[in-house]
Amino acid sequence: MNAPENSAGSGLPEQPDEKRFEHRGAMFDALAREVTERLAQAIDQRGEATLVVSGGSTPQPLFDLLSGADLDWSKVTVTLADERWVDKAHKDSNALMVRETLLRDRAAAARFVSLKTEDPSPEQGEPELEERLQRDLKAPLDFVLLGMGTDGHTASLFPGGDQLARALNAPGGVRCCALRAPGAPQARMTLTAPFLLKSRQIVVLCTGETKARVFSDALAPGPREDLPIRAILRQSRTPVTFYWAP
Ligand SMILES: O=C(O)[C@H](O)[C@@H](O)[C@H](O)[C@H](O)COP(=O)(O)O
Repeated sequence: MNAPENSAGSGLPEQPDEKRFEHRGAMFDALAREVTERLAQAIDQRGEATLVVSGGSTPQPLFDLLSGADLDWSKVTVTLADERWVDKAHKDSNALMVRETLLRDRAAAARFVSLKTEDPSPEQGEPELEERLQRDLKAPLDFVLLGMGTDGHTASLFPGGDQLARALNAPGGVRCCALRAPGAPQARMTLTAPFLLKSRQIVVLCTGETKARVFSDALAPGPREDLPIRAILRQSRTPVTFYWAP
């Protein structure tokens, strides 16, 4: 089918809404429309909008579409859900990927808030970043786009992360957390789970059968530390939609 199946009930769902597609192209088109509409609505209602995006490879076709969206991008602030602690010109830098795929064409007018400082380690950079995020990002965030790894991580909330407990349970006001994990090739800076949940809408974007299985596992009861995406999926405070295509 090309039309999404929408399983949302009435009121705030305790399980994510699901939009599954037969083809990735249809999924990216639908998601680009949703992001554009939600940002336009935020600008209409509050004069500005905040978009949090993830790195990784899955969202790149979406960013290509969004970069040409007819929106007043000068009123949009874009930041990342997480960053790898590498130089801003390094091929693994999420900021570099976002600059090359999203922040061009019309979207070049958006303001970008980086999750990286010049410090040699994310631990050293954390205080400056916390201050930057407190100053430059208005909460609630309007739209948060997350990915998921096959190990159940989202943003840089990795299973086995040295600061995972802090990143999952930080008091509401704390926005970012440095983290290292065996499954993460570089040291990371991540937004905390409580801050990601301070948003009007979250989308978890995934492709492929393996991630569909991890998603089902994450909906089943179990510790968030095993599959940290549970912190996003198994809550009833913030609306979440799972977008999926093979
Ligand atoms: O910087 C990162 O690595 C991410 O933001 C991360 O959370 C990503 O979303 C998942 O690892 C999925 O990545 P893929 O889309 O490449 O599978």
